[in-house]
Amino acid sequence: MLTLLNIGNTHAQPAIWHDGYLELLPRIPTSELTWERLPQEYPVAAASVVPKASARLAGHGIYFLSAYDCGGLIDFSRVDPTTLGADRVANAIAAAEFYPLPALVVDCGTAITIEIVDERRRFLGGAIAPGRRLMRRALFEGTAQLPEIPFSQELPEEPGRNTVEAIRFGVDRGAVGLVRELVAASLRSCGIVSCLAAGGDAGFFAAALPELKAVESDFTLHGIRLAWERRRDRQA
Ligand SMILES: Nc1ncnc2c1ncn2[C@@H]1O[C@H](COP(=O)(O)OP(=O)(O)OP(=O)(O)O)[C@@H](O)[C@H]1O
Ligand SMILES: CC(C)(CO)[C@@H](O)C(=O)NCCC(=O)O
Ligand SMILES: [K+]
Repeated sequence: MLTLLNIGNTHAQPAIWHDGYLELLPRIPTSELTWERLPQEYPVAAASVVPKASARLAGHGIYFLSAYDCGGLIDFSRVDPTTLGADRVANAIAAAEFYPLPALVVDCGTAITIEIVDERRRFLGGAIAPGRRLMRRALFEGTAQLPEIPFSQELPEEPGRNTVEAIRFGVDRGAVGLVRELVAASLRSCGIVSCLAAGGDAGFFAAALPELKAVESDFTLHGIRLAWERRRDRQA
């Protein structure tokens, strides 16, 4: 048994690996994440992209995934691994484990990222862009007159006739265009056979883009689990 933890910029997703099936636990706002809020009985393997949250969990023997100890699972020699996000490393591992390669993962959370893994399990690179909430917030915080608009899962069809509609068309349709262009450019760079969408907003993008297939919500957590298992087996 193992506790898994994906610490993102907004939410932390805990789960328990019951040696065969994965049980998702309720998400915790990352700002509220403490050791006491996690199951205490099993070892913990985490991917964190929030150093302050990792620091709050220090001293409990948690395994924090990084590109450095995942070299046996993914070859990072083509990229600079020093600042690569642990969630992106976990996505690459999960893609290589569960899908035919070459594969591309679009992770749709606070940020939208792309991770590309070729048929020799080499990490080729990717992309980082703001997610839909950050785009909404940037307009709200960077202007005097624009409101922060609520979420919709529907792709807006027509140019907006008022401010809210115009933001929705600009941000939601724009985000789909952004992802479509990044995916198209990546497809040209190598012969991708698996084109996957992960993260909380995967459904929105996969519904709008036929080339994208949404994966299960435990996808990134499995990448963390595989990294932990490999390290355990190496140490045995
Ligand atoms: N109803 C909604 N409420 C909040 N966010 C939504 C909603 N619908 C879509 N989104 C988008 O989906 C994203 C949610 O993704 P996800 O659950 O993977 O993670 P997150 O908590 O934003 O990110 P992270 O993993 O970085 O903490 C939000 O950032 C936002 O852009
Ligand atoms: C891009 C995010 C914020 C996505 O969660 C995270 O993976 C991160 O902080 N990455 C560091 C930079 C990089 O991956 O190249
Ligand atoms: K994420």
